[in-house]
Amino acid sequence: MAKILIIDDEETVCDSMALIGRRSGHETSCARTLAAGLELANSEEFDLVFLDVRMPDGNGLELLPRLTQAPSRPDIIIMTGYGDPRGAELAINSGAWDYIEKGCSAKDITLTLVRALEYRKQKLTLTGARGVVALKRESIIGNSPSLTTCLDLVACAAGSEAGVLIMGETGTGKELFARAVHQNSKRAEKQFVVVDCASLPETLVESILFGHDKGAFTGAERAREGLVAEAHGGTLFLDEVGELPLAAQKAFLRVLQERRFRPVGSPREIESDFRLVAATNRDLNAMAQSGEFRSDLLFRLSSVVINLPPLRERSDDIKELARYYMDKFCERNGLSPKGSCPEFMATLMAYIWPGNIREFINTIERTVISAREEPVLFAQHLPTGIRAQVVQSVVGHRTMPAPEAQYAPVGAGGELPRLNDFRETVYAKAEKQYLADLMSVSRNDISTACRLSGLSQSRLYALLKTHELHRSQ
Ligand SMILES: Nc1ncnc2c1ncn2[C@@H]1O[C@H](COP(=O)(O)OP(=O)(O)OP(=O)(O)O)[C@@H](O)[C@H]1O
Repeated sequence: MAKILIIDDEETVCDSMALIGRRSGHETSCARTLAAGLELANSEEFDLVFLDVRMPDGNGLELLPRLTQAPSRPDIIIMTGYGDPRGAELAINSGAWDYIEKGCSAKDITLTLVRALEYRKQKLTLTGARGVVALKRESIIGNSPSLTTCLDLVACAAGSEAGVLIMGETGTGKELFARAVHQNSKRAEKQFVVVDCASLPETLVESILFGHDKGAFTGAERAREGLVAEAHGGTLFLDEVGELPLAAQKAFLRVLQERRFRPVGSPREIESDFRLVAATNRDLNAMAQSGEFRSDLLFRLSSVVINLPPLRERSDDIKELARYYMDKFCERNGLSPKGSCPEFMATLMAYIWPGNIREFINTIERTVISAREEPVLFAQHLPTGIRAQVVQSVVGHRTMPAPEAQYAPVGAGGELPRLNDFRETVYAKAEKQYLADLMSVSRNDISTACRLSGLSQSRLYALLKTHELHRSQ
């Protein structure tokens, strides 16, 4: 008997779904709001959750990542509005197991329920326990719901031989996750071989991947084993797989199907038993549609797909990441461990991190080194570019008049002011705006404002007075 939770604000839906669940021999509970649903999911061990999208206290899809992280890691079936293909697509992309349309027949609901429970049984048998197997995380830091969902997929993928495709922006940890799949698999004792598809010279792709015999081409003075053979028994990681030339894609597809290949210039075929993990920051589906990537290869690569979130979407992890890397770089540079002030963390959390964790790590390293023996890191220790962007984004969120309207040089009567007068007015307005924003960002705290702006206290007070700004403005 499974335990099923139904989250829907309509009493009739709850009752009929509960009836279907009970008729199939399961125990059911209902919650009429998202908050109540989450509370129940966190206090009891549910196997399956039927979740309505439109709820009085929010959108069900937004709750989905937190629900999947409830102690029993339930599988979720979304209930979408009738004939809403967009809702169905969103549901699946958000990590739901399946979706049903509201108002579909009891038979269809029962079928979805049976399939979901069968899948769950299989998953739990594979992992050997309720929820995730103890995962060797390597040095993967963070516990945000979106990162934990990715770790769950690593655990599932590691227990199978399926091809894994890891997608994500640059610096999100694709290689780190690929290594985690390998380290947690039964191939962990063997090689993890990295192929950087972006740097393969087109003329040498085949020989680098499949090796070559002595004399196979000019310059091939001795036979060389290719990367595919090197990965025998282990894992082959195709990094930046979207850059693999079409000819190499074709050759690779054959290797994947037959697990055999012929080194360049060799009469013999070689066998290699490897597990494939690939990564990309490109949209392979779009590339397959435009003919730039083979769809049959894409199909083989993507039995399990892990979508790594960009750092800006999991700012919950920033404190832990900062702590980890601050300690690491202090130790590496022979410095005592450092503390940090709240504005330091607030600035790290407000920045958008276009280079993701790689940029984050470099920033922490630079900051730790530049602070030398200072025991506490302040926002001012961070690179100016980062602080400026954070201040700008706060300012950008306000509704400001367009600059030309604000500083129009032509007066109402059509006359132009003298350039120096105009410049002074614009300068004074800009300075006043900056100071107002500075005080807002630093929450009227003078020492924070001084650190952010680089102004001395006396200069800041003088400027605030000149512009008749008070600390509360
Ligand atoms: N969750 C994480 N916790 C700690 N460190 C991480 C995490 N994710 C990534 N890193 C670190 O960030 C750096 C970049 O990670 P990685 O090289 O795996 O990213 P990538 O997505 O493969 O980048 P690219 O697309 O540029 O190849 C590495 O030093 C890695 O150890």
